[in-house]
Amino acid sequence: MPLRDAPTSNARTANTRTEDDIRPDKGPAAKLAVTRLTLTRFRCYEGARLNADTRPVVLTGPNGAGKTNLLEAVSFLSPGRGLRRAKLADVERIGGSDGAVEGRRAGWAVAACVETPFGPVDIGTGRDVTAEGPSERRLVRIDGHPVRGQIALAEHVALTWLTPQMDRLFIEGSGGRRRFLDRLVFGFDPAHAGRLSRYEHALRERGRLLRDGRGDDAWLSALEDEMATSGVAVAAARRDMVTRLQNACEQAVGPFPRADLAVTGTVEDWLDEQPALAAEDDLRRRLADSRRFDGSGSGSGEGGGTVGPHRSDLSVRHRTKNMPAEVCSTGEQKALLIAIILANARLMAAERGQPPLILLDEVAAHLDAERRTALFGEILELGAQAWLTGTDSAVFAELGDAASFFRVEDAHVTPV
Ligand SMILES: Nc1ncnc2c1ncn2[C@@H]1O[C@H](COP(=O)(O)OP(=O)(O)OP(=O)(O)O)[C@@H](O)[C@H]1O
Repeated sequence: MPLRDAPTSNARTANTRTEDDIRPDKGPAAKLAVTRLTLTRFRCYEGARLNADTRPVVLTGPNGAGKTNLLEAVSFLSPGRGLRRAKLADVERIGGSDGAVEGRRAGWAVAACVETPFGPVDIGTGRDVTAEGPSERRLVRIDGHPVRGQIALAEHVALTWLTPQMDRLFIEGSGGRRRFLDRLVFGFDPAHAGRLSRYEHALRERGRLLRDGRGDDAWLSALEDEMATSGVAVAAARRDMVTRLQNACEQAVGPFPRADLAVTGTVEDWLDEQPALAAEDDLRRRLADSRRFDGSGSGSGEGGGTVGPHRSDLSVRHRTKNMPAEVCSTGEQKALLIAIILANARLMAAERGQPPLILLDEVAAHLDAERRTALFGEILELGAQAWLTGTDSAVFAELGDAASFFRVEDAHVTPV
């Protein structure tokens, strides 16, 4: 669904833009780019400000300087828990001078000015602080207006990232792969974040009622109805994303491997054979039939549901090697992930006119020279604002004036 067709929050009404705002006769659409980033009591930063233009941003400095923390701050411009999946309390600066010491926390904040095709948007987000103290709720403001939840962020910012923790994405449980895929979907279909959140909320609520032995039939049926409608929509959006992403993978040239992608799961299988409404009926029926089993705890984890898109998986194969990603070498797995991220950026550029923001933490240093040049070349060709980190600035030298360089040292950021 096009971005502006889906007013999912008061952010859109507070900040409504029309197709005219990006019409060609006003010149080329602005790139998606963070042009100002301000951190307050965020991780190692008591306060920091970075001004950039729309070029890629290169952050270099020694280990522990605060490079990844800056990327994490940018990642909070999209819905969710950021690239470290941190608790909000853990993000807050420890040992700061402003009362932000253990046991006496004051909240943290990230503010950014983001260039978008609709014009610049000011985004503010941070940990809510109430009279009782800081909470685990993340506040979001868009152009100065508070918005409910974080979903509105997906309407403004499309973001993907690759971090060293994702080296295990293909080896560990399916949750990480689902989240990775969902982030790609948010870029095209911001309403996906809302459907996912409604599905997960209903799943948790149903699991709680079943485990506690409470909840009458009507209550459970209402939750299962929500799970069926939003769950099938989630599965359908993921399936559609993977089909389009596969096409974009086919168009890749260069040294990154071809990836064969599929999204697997019961609901996806139903959607292969029947329309969405019939799949919803099937899911509703299966949920009603499995109440006793799901309530016994045998359904295990994730709300106890035996069936649903919370059990789907993204399957990735290395085409040339004809091998599943999980048995490829660490370097090959990383190359596959880069291939997918670049395919997604190409797809967004083709379909939406602009690629997403791409956060690449310690990626460049691990690539051989050919792949590094290919990665930089594709980022520049796409016009994507990538945020790249590394300890050695020489690795990024070939970017020259095409990128903005910053030195990060002891929680201070200085333009180079
Ligand atoms: N809540 C916090 N309060 C204060 N400091 C923190 C907090 N969380 C993390 N840090 C510190 O922030 C520092 C910078 O971390 P960051 O991951 O950004 O480093 P980096 O520059 O990416 O390093 P590397 O090159 O080793 O990956 C670390 O010393 C870390 O211990």
